[in-house]
Amino acid sequence: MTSNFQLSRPLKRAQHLTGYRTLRVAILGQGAVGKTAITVRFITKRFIGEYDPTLETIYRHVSLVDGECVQFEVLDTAGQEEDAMLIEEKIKWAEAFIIVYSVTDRCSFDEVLRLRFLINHVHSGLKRGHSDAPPPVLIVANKKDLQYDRMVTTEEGDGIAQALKCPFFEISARDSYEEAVAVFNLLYREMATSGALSAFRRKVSSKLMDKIPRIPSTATMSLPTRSFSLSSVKDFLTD
Ligand SMILES: Nc1nc2c(ncn2[C@@H]2O[C@H](COP(=O)(O)OP(=O)(O)OP(=O)(O)O)[C@@H](O)[C@H]2O)c(=O)[nH]1
Repeated sequence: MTSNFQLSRPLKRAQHLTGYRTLRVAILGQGAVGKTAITVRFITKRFIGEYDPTLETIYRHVSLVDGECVQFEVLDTAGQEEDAMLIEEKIKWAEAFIIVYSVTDRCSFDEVLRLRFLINHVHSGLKRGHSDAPPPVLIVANKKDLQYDRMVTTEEGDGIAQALKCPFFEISARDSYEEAVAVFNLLYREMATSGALSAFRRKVSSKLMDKIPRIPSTATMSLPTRSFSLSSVKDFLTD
């Protein structure tokens, strides 16, 4: 944050009244469906056009949702997850989930069901304090801009989401920043309305999770093929 940078009134008030709530989100799905693109779109407003298989990262990003300052910790998982134990540990760490598939890739759509059941299975075994509210799970169909390559219809996506009782979004990380924001905002609202916000503040100590690099929201990040600046609060205020 620069020194001449003024906080807007609503943001000041929200910080004063509530401080930051932190929400740990895991974004899951097969390789190349757009998990990193959606996460980076949400945090920086920019779209990453090139593909570079993800090395897992936890992004921290502060955003204003319904007048409340929320710090999202977003675990961008690697699509080519090798080890079932590793994925389970990541699922234990998270309090809320986004399962992404690409409308151009039917295999990634078929994977949604497996991931949804895995989340259920792992979280049903966790102690969650005084509420048994299950963790919110959103299903996101990405790449809707690629109409000519489409293999999964909107109705199919909607159908599986209804069957699994999950909110559903069809988006294009390429075309829309607002759609990426809407996904994260709804996740937070689902968490708040389910009563899971207070119940879920489990402490997670895990050697595996400690090893995953964390990117603070105001850091400037430069990866071998991707380079972008993370300055989320400033981004929010310049809207
Ligand atoms: N046309 C289009 N391309 C997209 C969209 N979202 C992502 N992509 C592209 O799809 C490719 C894969 O995107 P990533 O965000 O790296 O996918 P990922 O799911 O993180 O992949 P892994 O790291 O392997 O798990 C990249 O070339 C992106 O530019 C979209 O909405 N539309």
